[in-house]
Amino acid sequence: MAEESTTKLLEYVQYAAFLVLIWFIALYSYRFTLHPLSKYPGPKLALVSDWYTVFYTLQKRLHLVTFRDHQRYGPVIRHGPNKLVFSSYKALHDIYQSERTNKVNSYLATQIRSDLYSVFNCLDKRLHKIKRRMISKALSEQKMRQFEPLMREHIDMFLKQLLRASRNNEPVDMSDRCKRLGVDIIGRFAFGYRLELQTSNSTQTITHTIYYLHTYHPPAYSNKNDFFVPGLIGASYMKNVRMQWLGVRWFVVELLFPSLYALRLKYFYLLKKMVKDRLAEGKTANEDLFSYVMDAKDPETGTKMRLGELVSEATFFFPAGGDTTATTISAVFFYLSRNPACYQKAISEIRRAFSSGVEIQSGPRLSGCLYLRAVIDEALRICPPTPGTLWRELPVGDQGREEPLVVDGHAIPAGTWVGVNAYTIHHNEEYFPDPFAFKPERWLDEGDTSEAIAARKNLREAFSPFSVGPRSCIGKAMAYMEASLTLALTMWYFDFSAPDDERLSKIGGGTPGDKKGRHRVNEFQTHDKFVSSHDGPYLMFKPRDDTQGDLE
Ligand code: HEM
Repeated sequence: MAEESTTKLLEYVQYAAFLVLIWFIALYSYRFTLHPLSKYPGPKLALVSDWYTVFYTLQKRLHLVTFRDHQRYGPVIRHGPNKLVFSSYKALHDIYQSERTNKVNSYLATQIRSDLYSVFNCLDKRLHKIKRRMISKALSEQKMRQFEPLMREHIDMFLKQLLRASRNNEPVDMSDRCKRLGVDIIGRFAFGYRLELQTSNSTQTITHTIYYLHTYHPPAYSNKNDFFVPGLIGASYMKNVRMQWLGVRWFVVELLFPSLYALRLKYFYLLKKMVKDRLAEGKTANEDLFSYVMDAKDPETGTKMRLGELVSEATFFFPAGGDTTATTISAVFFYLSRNPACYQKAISEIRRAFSSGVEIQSGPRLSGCLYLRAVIDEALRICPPTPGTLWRELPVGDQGREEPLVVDGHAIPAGTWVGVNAYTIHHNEEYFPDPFAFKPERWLDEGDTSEAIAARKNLREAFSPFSVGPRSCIGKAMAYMEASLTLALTMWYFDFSAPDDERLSKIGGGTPGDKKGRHRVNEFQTHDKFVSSHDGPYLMFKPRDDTQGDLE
């Protein structure tokens, strides 16, 4: 009897397996041949399955693979059964500046709870506008000027740490230093909270938890560690994987790493505490972001933001504002230390423009340092801090409308995920000749020949580190201010160079012969987890003799 039922069960299993197999064959054949996107080229696996982009996101190198695929398959590639990536600036503007497109539902992977939205992951356009307007107030130019002295305190601490390292003759890992600076500034800006990441090494505090989850990257050896870097599972890394395909949310990877999961819960608990403490201080205690959002009301419903919503905004701000700016500044250090002519020009400009470190503040003199601005823009181009494809779609409800979504001449069906990959467009030779060379000069060409005018147009239209359109970055002014001040002050007070130690001096760059797209020795290597993680460059700092006193 038992034998009979086992045989029956086996028969059912076989039958079910057969049906599943047929279903997969039918689905994959459809995607391959009859699907509306089947005319677009792309890697075979990507044509039939989202596992293609999930796989390379797990390896944190989807940006490199997207660039490679564009080179193989052309300017429009299919990067998933339902995904198209474009590489032209026409497509960039058609997709991101359209009022009809929206972020895709996989942005919901970044929610901290299913009923809580932040400005970043909010798909409802009305709610998004309210949130964006509120947060933009805290990021206006006038507010940035008010915040500058507080930002300066943190930059001064950054300079002091460089001075300390120079006295000890220690090389400095600039990725680590810049991340600590970036996250400290965001803590102060958002909550008026002094995280003191730059000076603390405590393993007990919120500081450590935030550092571990947001900035941890295994030092120096990370290129070998492309898969699960444990510290990142709690933060942007797994979210980024899920953002490629929301289906991955069923694979609860955190459960494989219970201690990290616990750390992540602790992180939310601490953020909640930070927000509660800030609320208890009252609106006028600090001129920080929270003073703008804590009392703000929805103009239609009159409801205030709930505690959870405030925590949700806070969770987003550390990677959005801290990691991104840190990547830009680290990249500038990397490229200046490897391009002596650019380094000399940048340093001479700053030392000519100012006669003391105290004078260095935002305003016409700093913005008049055009070479510095060109250096920052070139770093943002060659190493975009959010290097991936920011997916958008024409929501399916729009299908009945007469106008299709037209992207660079292609009529795109509603519900198709479309995007332009920042790393790829920034390395498109048509817009940026010699794209892997660090050339700040390309931003300064003022020629009036038709070629020079066309080249300038290309640069302007294709440069999109902050994205474009209604969901583009609202922290751009803050990012430029932080990068310009940090770099100008560092170049005012110090000379810097790569260390003599050959191993250390190579960290941050590519490895000759690497088969995974990291073979360019002079390219700053970023690991894409929506924002970026990276190592190095390691640098030696030497204070200028006559300026040290200011930093004591
Ligand atoms: C170099 C530094 C930065 C870069 C490269 C950068 C880049 C970006 C990009 C590409 C987006 C669009 C994301 C998407 O569409 O999914 C974005 C959005 C955003 N960024 Fe930044 N960002 C930087 C710094 C900052 C800073 C300093 C802040 C604030 C303190 C900030 C706040 C935001 C906010 C609030 C959004 C969401 C806007 C919206 O959805 O309406 N960013 N950023």
